[in-house]
Amino acid sequence: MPDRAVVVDSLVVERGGRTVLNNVKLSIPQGTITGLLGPSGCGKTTLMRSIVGTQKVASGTVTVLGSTAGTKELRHKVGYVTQAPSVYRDLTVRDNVRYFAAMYGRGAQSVTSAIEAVGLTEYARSLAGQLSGGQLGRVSLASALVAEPELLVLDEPTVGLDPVLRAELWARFEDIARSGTTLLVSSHVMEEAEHCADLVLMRDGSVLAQLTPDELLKRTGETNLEHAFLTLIRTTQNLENAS
Ligand SMILES: Nc1ncnc2c1ncn2[C@@H]1O[C@H](COP(=O)(O)OP(=O)(O)OP(=O)(O)O)[C@@H](O)[C@H]1O
Repeated sequence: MPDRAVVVDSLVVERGGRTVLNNVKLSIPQGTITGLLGPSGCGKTTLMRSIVGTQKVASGTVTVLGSTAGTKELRHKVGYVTQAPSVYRDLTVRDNVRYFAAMYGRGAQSVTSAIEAVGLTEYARSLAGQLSGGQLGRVSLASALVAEPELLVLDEPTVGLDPVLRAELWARFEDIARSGTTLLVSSHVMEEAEHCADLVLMRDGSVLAQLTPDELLKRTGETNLEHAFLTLIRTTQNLENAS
């Protein structure tokens, strides 16, 4: 088993005639939370789609758990939760998760554990259509978790959540990572970086840096992660202008 869950090398992706990922290189350590951070439109979703194998790539390589992204052997090993919750609103929470469990050959105990892991046990018998937006997102997450993936890719899972729910969800992600799952979580809220062991910072289709939150603070001399990211962007721009 490689100690890197994902290795991306020289990745170029074009969408709508534009280069939206430009020579991206990164690696994601196993069993930890890696935060993919950057402003809206910088290419986070495109990079995630490349990792889960649903994005056409122009050149470069994406290796996931030792195999080429998107290949058959990864189907049961990689979970992906998109920004729009994919939930059957006319089914209960439990039946939603049970449906995905059946697809991946998992039993009733896995369904119960996945619902518990996202904190929805008391809503298991509720119709998904009667849940709040944040709860719906967590049903989607439970549906991905029930497959017991080795790599879980979450696209802006905390968007639109209040600070309390956001903190609760990050605590869940930390539990999931502790159980050995690798998580890649995107966000455009820099504060969320503090929950991650490792950060991939993106801007305009490029990776500016891959480092830990502490390294980011040290490198920029800042005490706050949001300021640190802005400082890093400014320093990179100055270097680009000078060259
Ligand atoms: N279907 C598409 N066709 C053409 N261009 C697209 C398509 N989807 C996204 N793009 C472009 O690709 C670039 C990267 O988009 P992407 O969705 O990966 O960014 P993002 O960082 O995930 O943004 P957000 O945080 O807003 O979700 C953007 O410039 C976007 O306009």
